[in-house]
Amino acid sequence: MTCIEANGLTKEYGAVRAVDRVTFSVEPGRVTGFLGPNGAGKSTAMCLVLGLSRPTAGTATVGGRPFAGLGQPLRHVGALLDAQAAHGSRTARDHLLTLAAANRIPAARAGEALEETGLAGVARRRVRTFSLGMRQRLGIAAALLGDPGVLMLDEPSNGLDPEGIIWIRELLRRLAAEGRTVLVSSHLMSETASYADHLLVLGKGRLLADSPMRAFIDAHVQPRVRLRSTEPERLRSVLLRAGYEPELGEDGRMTVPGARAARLGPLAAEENLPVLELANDEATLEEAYLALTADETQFAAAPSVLAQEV
Ligand SMILES: Nc1ncnc2c1ncn2[C@@H]1O[C@H](COP(=O)(O)OP(=O)(O)OP(=O)(O)O)[C@@H](O)[C@H]1O
Repeated sequence: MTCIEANGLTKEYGAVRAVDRVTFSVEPGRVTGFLGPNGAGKSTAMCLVLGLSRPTAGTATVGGRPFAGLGQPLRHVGALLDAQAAHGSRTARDHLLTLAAANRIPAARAGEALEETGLAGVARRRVRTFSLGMRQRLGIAAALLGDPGVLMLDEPSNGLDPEGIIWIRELLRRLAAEGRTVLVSSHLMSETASYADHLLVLGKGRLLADSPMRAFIDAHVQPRVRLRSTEPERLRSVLLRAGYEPELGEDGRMTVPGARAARLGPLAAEENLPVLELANDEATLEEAYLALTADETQFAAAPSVLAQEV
């Protein structure tokens, strides 16, 4: 079992504490989404795990050892940090062959990684001619090259077309199902919701959440029910009497915070109230994330002058 572990991990850049006493464990067999506003410290934390910068305090380990202590690190940890990292004058194939040679990875893996990332057809093209999405795929190919047990990917969907986004989602799920440890940072909430089982959320360098995805959503957004009746006023009084605070909309529609459909259906039936629509309104990861990070966003836009005047 190869875990990524951070213990009291801290990184200061002058007066800025980019990562602030963070402790977590990223477990194998699941995809862990790494979330946080711009400047929250996600990339810095990943760089610390990869030994690319030295912590001010605390430790980061992979499989119980610091990254620098892993022989042939690409065989243990595959990382995508900066899709522009490949040398522009090399072909995609040569880029991977060079990495393979440096890490004692069989050369045949280069072809396999190109196949796996959909780049086999452009393997002999120079990287400088690649689009952002193609570079991103090449960065993922480099991460997969050593068949590592641990993958750390910073914004892997960046620049990918819709088909590429579906591909990365399936790839991440498969890598986790194979028992690998997969940590993926993203700003795309619906994307993260589609592949992550677990979440780590950073805000201003601190760990704000370390939780299974469903529990995270449930902890931050109240459940609610959407319903519609031909007699909204009567239904409203019934719900008020039952202790709910329904919010009336148009056409007899209403939203009931803190309710579940399984409870409201029988309540309406007892009163012989005709119900045209009744559904649990499932909270999204985006809502939960925004509720949690509202105070942690360093670069929130100032309210517009117009908004202040209204
Ligand atoms: N090399 C550096 N020198 C000085 N400050 C840095 C350096 N690298 C990062 N920082 C600062 O550390 C903080 C965390 O930055 P980091 O890039 O880790 O955030 P992030 O969560 O990855 O953000 P984003 O989502 O925008 O990529 C920021 O305030 C940033 O300005």
